[in-house]
Amino acid sequence: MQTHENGATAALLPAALAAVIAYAVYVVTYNVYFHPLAKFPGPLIARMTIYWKAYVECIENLSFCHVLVELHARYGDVVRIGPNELHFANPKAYHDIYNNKNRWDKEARLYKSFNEDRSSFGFLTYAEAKNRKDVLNRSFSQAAIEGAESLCVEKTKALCTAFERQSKASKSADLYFAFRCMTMDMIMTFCFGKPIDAVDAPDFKAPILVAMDASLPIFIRFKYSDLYKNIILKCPPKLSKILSPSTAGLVDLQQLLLRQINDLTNDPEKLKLLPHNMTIYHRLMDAEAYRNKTVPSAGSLYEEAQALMFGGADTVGNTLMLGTFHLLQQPDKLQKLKTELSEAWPSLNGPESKLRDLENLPYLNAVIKESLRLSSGVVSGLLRVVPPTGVTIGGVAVPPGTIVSCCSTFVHYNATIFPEPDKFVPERWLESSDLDNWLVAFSRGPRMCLGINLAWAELRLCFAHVLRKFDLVLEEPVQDKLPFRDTFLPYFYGPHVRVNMRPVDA
Ligand code: HEM
Repeated sequence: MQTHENGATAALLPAALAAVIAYAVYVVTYNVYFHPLAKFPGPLIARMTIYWKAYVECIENLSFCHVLVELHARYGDVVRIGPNELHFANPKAYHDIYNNKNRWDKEARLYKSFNEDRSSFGFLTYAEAKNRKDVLNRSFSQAAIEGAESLCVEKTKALCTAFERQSKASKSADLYFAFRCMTMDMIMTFCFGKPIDAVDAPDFKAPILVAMDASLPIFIRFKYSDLYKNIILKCPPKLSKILSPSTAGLVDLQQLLLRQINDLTNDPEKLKLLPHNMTIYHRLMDAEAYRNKTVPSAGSLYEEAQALMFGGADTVGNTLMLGTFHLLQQPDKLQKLKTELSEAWPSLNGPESKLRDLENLPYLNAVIKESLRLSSGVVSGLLRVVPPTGVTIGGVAVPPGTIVSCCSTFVHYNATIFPEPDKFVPERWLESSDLDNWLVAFSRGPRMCLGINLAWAELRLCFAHVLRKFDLVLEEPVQDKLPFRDTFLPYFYGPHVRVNMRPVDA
């Protein structure tokens, strides 16, 4: 028997459906014809809805920075890739967006997806990020890194010892994981004063790194679904692992960092027991370092740790791996670097080259710049929101509130600036210092990389120690390019580069 209520519901449902459809038609019509960005070209579906980007990244599983290359070939220098979003291909636009004068906000959907909203990396506004970076800058300044040289050398040598062990056991090493182990040990020591000795993991497969690696493609989905993100990151760990076994490693990583932070926040006296008396957490937990004399919440400290792990480990690891891979492909360039290193550091039994010495080695620096160019740091667009005044980017007027970006790959792979951009040519950096203006791997402006000095120190020391002390030989031939997918950082999904290493005569 049909009740009165059932009849009313039956009548309301079509009305509600009609209202939803009418609203969707209104939004789409507005976005396509009346939106302030209506005149900018781009795929029709991208102009209608942000879910086109979600479809491309999460369903088609395409690498967005590669999709952008095709879009610009079709639509020109400026492409509308969402109802409210523009991407610029002209490298000059990069400097219009990311420069010291601009204090534009980071875009919420992208930056909240990392679950580090209360960290130097995740704060959306310039002011909040500046407060935190003012505290951290002292730990990452050039002087601080020089002061921590012995710690950096210790971690680099631990990697060399692990390589020796592999060599004695006639085993090859996975360069992708080996370099990441070193960079992870480095940042954990800087943060908490205790390394996790990742370099000692069998075949360099430290569980924390394997977990971080597996989590990269998953972060893409977090951008488009808070629910999915919260199920994985905010549910009780056991439940999260049952609901999503593929992200169990990420949950383990979270738990490890949480334990470290809780240990320190529950008992700050423990800081005194740490071997290095000036870790990043000594600084972060010193109320005097803050303008408001208040130490951030444990949650914020956790998020800072996660930001430093992801920001500091994979980026340097990728650069070392990619640079070594290209050097192995081009023995003449490898030999040139080895000769420069041997001249600066003639005997392995004699005094070691210091960071200061390495800073003055032109070919080493050129190799690092070329490795940074080809690995590009972060390959996704670093999304920024145009302030209420509106701006001009690449000669084009852009209305307030628009989300804008120019991926670093559009600068680093620009054939006019870098002829034969796919080739590894360190020499190009020796020919003109003007080129430095186009090295944007660390980004530019107030939100540029906090860890740039540490990164350069790690890169110089690691290339120098490994290549001075070992002859590396590819275990088996590999393709001449390492394919990657845009997962914010580049995610190298092909077979890993494996090398056999032989210690060289002292
Ligand atoms: C080759 C090495 C590295 C590269 C290429 C690199 C690249 C970058 C880039 C492109 C950004 C800007 C991100 C954005 O705007 O969203 C950034 C920010 C950041 N990086 Fe690095 N990075 C490297 C190493 C490091 C290291 C070693 C650390 C420290 C442990 C670090 C910590 C950070 C932090 C905290 C930020 C956030 C800064 C902010 O938003 O104001 N990075 N990095």
